[in-house]
Amino acid sequence: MIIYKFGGVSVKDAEAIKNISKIIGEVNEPLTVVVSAIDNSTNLLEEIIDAHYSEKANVKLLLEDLKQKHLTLILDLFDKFPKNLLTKIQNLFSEMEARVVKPFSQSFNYEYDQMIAYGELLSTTIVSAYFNHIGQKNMWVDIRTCLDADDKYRDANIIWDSSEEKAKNIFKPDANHLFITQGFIASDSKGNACSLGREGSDYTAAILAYLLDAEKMIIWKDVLGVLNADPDYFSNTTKLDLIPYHEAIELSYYGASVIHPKTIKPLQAKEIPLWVKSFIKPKEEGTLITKGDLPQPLLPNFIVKKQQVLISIKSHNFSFIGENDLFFVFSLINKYGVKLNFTQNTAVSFVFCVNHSFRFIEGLIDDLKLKYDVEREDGLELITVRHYSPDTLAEITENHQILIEQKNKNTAIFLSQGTQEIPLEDCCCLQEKRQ
Ligand SMILES: Nc1ncnc2c1ncn2[C@@H]1O[C@H](COP(=O)(O)OP(=O)(O)O)[C@@H](O)[C@H]1O
Ligand SMILES: N[C@@H](CC(=O)OP(=O)(O)O)C(=O)O
Repeated sequence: MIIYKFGGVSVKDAEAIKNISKIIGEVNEPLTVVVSAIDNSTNLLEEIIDAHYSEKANVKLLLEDLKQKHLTLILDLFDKFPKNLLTKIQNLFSEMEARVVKPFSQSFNYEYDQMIAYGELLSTTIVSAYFNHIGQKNMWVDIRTCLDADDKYRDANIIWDSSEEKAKNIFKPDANHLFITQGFIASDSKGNACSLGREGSDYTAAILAYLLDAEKMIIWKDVLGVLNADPDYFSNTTKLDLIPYHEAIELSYYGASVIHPKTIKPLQAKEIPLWVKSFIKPKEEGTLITKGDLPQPLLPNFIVKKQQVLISIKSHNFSFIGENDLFFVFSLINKYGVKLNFTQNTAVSFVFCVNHSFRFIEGLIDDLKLKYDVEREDGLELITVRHYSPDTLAEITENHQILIEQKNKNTAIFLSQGTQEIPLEDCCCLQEKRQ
């Protein structure tokens, strides 16, 4: 079995879906294709959920936008009106419409997951119908019937044993050679939807690769492979041809958003090779992530995380921030489900960074204020450099106002004020782009 994963950009319009059909048309082996929601529709679903939660009047308009986006895609894809498909899509929208007229009956995160799942259900329904229509016979799999997870909504953990049994029964290569299924979602203990965390479809593909003992996995992106920096922020980037698992896990952990951080572990456990390839230039070799050592000479890698919020806590009365304090702070961090991007502590302070988009910042700060002096600073960026040299660091930090820095043998992290207007000139092989 081979596993392919296509993200939101690769299914963004009719042309993009036709392009995918060419890529899968080249495969003569059993293939499972994991597909994300069409470009930006998960963001739109988040707006719908927020509008529903805050009882805003525009919820129905937003839902109508989402519907039009999908109907336009269908009309662009099919030459003849596909009645069966339209009925399926109408049914999915009727379910969503029924949800937004009722108040939340359970926790925000639970309700979020029930709604967010429709993005992938819609996209895969359309992609599967189109492939069948053009003769690429496939089986649409509702991944909720296969992947069991716990009830940690929005960041659910897979239950590996029961999922393995189901996956092996459903994705039987002899039953069907092409399977189309959803990334990002799974089933909770009662069979309702849960999600694996934003951008989690890469992880779904890796889970299936592991459960089905796949021969290889390919994630198809709009870049030539993993580059030594995000091309949205830097020009003159270089493609990395080969990355060992242990390095890939570090890069994604520090925020190289081309691969979801949880993707590597299941693949590494069974030594399944992962290719990151371009759906625009599918014949190009891409990046291979596999076991082995880092190729020499080491190339510096740059990772930028924008829109960071620094939260600084200080004890009253100059007393130490000790183990009890850290225990208290981390309990709150755990309670709010905070993803920490950076931490540092001194004798009387503890600071940490979270993404600006984290919705419970205010609640967390209010709870911290019960015990500490708390300050918040917005609009910061975290710059991580792997395999740095003194010259690289001097150049990358030159036009930034650095607030905090941390270094170990391989990695330097800088927390800086938002990007300055002056781009870095000739920074090693890179140039930072103007925002
Ligand atoms: N080191 C990197 N190498 C390549 N792309 C990167 C890197 N860091 C960030 N990116 C960004 O990742 C994007 C592709 O990932 P993503 O948008 O998550 O794809 P998808 O939604 O299709 O899964 C690229 O367009 C690029 O802007
Ligand atoms: N649709 C989900 C899951 C995902 O992985 O999407 P993408 O592959 O487009 O990053 C999200 O946007 O979070």
